[in-house]
Amino acid sequence: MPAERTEPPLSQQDRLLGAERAENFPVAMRVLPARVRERLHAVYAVLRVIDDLADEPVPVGGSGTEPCPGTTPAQRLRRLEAFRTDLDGVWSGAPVRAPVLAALAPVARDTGLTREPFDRLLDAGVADQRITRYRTWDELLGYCALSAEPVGRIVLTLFGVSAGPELLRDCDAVCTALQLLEHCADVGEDHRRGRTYLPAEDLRAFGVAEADLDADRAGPALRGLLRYETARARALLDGGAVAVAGLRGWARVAVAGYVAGGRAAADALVRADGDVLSGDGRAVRRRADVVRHLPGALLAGGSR
Ligand SMILES: CC(C)=CCC/C(C)=C/CC/C(C)=C/COP(=O)(O)OP(=O)(O)O
Repeated sequence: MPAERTEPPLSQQDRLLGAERAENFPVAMRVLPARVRERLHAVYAVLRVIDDLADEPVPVGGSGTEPCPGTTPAQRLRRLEAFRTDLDGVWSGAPVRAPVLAALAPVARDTGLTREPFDRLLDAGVADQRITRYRTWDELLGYCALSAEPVGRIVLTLFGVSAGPELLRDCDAVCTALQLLEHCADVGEDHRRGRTYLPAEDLRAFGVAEADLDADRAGPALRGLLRYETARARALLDGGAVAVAGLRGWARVAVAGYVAGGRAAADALVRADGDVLSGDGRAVRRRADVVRHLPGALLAGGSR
């Protein structure tokens, strides 16, 4: 019998390199002052660990839960809860196991970050083990309140912004839109992990069967659905983009960067005409599009 192959743990470096290319959070990093960037990096490393604890079958480096694999939902739940317990130390001063939490502690102390948004992100990871389908758009928005909105709250705190209800609402809309656009781009990958975030009511309305998500190319029904979901997420993003007007200084630059990144992600989906399954890179956000959208996002009005 061949020896069982063990996957190497996912290192923090692997994750940061992979994610810098593809994902939302690092979009605005480059231009920010070093101190702000360091804080964002510390938080981002924790967010990536939480994502990976919920998703990855292999042990997650930097999480303090190694060598625990995440092959089954029960294992992933255990390591999410172990990480939640470890999180206590960031605020109590007790020693933490996870290097990413050791790095978070001084940032939390200096900026006044609370643990509440991190708990919500862990709750999203827990939901991912228990809920693999969403019936309606409203149910999906409930998931985004756990998985996306807390990221915005953390970012605002890092920049020292004390936001009123309107700004919070607009930032929540931006974060939710970014998450929904990510769901559109990742339909195939999520399906391979056993999850479908596109609401079942929409799959039905567009005549998309679950099996269509396994195909090598998106068929006409799935393309139609993705055009619809992209437009809906984009409208939410455009509505929330007014948040930029309520911000000053580097916070304004960063959030404009996230908005521009979201618009570029929507462009990529439109360019691919909803064919997110073929893997030929057409649905990947282009840096040139992010740059093109930045001035409009900074002025908090322009959407193109
Ligand atoms: C103040 C303000 C509006 C800040 C914006 C903060 C921000 C970048 C929110 C993104 C929300 C989110 C979890 C998106 C998924 O992206 P992902 O790339 O992590 O995707 P994944 O979960 O599929 O890996």
